[in-house]
Amino acid sequence: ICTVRVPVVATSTNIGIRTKATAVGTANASTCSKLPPPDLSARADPAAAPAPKPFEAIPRVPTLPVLGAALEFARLEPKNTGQKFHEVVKKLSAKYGPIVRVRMPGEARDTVLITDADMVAEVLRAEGPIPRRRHVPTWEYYRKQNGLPMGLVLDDGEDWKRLRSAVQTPIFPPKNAHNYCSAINPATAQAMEVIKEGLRRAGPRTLAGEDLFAMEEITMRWSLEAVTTIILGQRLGALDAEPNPLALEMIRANNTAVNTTGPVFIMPEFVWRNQLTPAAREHFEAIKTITDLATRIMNTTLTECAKDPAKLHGTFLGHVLQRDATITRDEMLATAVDLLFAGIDTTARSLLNIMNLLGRHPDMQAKLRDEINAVVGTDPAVAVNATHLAQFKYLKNVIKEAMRLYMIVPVNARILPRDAVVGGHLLPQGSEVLLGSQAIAHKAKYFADPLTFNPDRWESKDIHPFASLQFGFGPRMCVGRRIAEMEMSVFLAHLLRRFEIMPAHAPKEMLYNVLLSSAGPMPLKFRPLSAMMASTL
Ligand code: HEM
Repeated sequence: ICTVRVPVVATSTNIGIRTKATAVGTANASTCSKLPPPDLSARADPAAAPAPKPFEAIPRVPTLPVLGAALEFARLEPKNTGQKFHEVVKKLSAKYGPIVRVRMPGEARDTVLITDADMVAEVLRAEGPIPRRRHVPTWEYYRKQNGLPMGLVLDDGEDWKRLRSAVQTPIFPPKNAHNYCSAINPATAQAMEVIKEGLRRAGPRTLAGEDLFAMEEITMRWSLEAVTTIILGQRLGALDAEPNPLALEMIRANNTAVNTTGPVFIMPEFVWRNQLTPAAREHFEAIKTITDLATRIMNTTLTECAKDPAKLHGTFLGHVLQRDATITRDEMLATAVDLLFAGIDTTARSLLNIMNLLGRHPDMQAKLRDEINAVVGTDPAVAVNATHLAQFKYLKNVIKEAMRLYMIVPVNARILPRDAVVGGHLLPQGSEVLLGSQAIAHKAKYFADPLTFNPDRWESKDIHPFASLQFGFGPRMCVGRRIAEMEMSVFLAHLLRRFEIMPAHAPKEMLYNVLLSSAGPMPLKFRPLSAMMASTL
């Protein structure tokens, strides 16, 4: 998974930093995003720079033995069930300030939580070319127990660098990512048919945009279909009238893995390791299912392509295998599992959020539709291509703004590879830092009227570059970012030429289970756009 879930109860041991690795450059990975140069003016005259304050001077959340800050979490967010940590972060920031020491329950050391964009820049400047963050412990444990390679998300050091370089080139540069656009048009057009059919079956009120229509499953099926098309060059059949059972099983397992993460992480480690509760058992069963299914899909693809290598031409897999002989088949399998897992729910859930916001803001939806019609044309049968993508401006702003408001990865993390001054305090090498990304993105200091959906705000050149990091940052930022942005743009460009998203209420509650998502189905209503289209339903 591409997120860093912050366990409310300690679950993994600290892993030492391989300082040697930080000296090694990563040609591909480290160039994916650049930090503004550090301000060296203060260093020219050491007397001018105030000496950093010690770590111990950072305000500290009241802590109890073993429980750590758990009581304070519960006081701040009484409904904190391990699924509201994003709210706890905001409240900690409001009460203790933008840098605070937090002892996670069961842990032996304090973690530093920062909710300030300048401090985020300081941390990311110190992260070096091979950044580290705390891994999702259950996935790490499962792979170790089963003798599987760690793969891109869980690996560290030189192994991570090797995998990242291989995966980066085919999918990270926007030009390469946009080239997959034509491959996903057919699946996206098919998804529109599935929506149309779903509305029709749900009855006349749903078809008229009066009743809510749950879009979770269709969005996930589309997202799975799109990502497998890109990664493996294969259609899975997730959107067929009789969907491939493998696809449905994969989606179910993905959902279970995501939804059980919160409840599993509030258990002490020995409980989940020994699978002593139903949630822990379900969680590991889901990880096994995802791994087995992705391995089956990959093996079938590789076997077929061994017979006819031309089939791999132009696919992500083809690029990786052609370019990099240093990647073993098992590493490729583990990484493919990561890409499939990290690429389905993330994109689908972000889209659900975007659709809800567009439904609640009809004027902005109309403006977006105007842009799509101007760029692609009004005929819904016309496919979206890379040239169209380059012309979308408002669409980019809509996506950025929706992801700022509902940041599906609301908290990120780093382990410092060297001593660093953050917020005027000296943080020693090995410090664990939590970046409260969503809390920062919701501060009036960075965004006027921060909880208002206002895509036009992204026209401003004055936005702090570290105030809304939906995809993380630096060499370890989301490798699927450009793919996700491309997929969401293609989906919306198809959807808004066919349907009007009708106003529905905001999601009542957002829960943070690895990913931030609506507690129940995302409130959405649709109506076919033209009378002509409605008559064909
Ligand atoms: C809207 C959709 C998505 C969001 C918001 C998102 C967000 C993120 C974030 C915040 C990280 C951590 C970055 C950091 O630590 O700085 C991450 C990592 C990652 N993401 Fe995504 N992601 C999305 C879609 C995807 C897709 C479509 C794929 C694959 C096709 C993907 C694959 C990954 C992988 C493999 C990593 C780990 C990278 C590494 O450790 O080197 N993500 N993502």
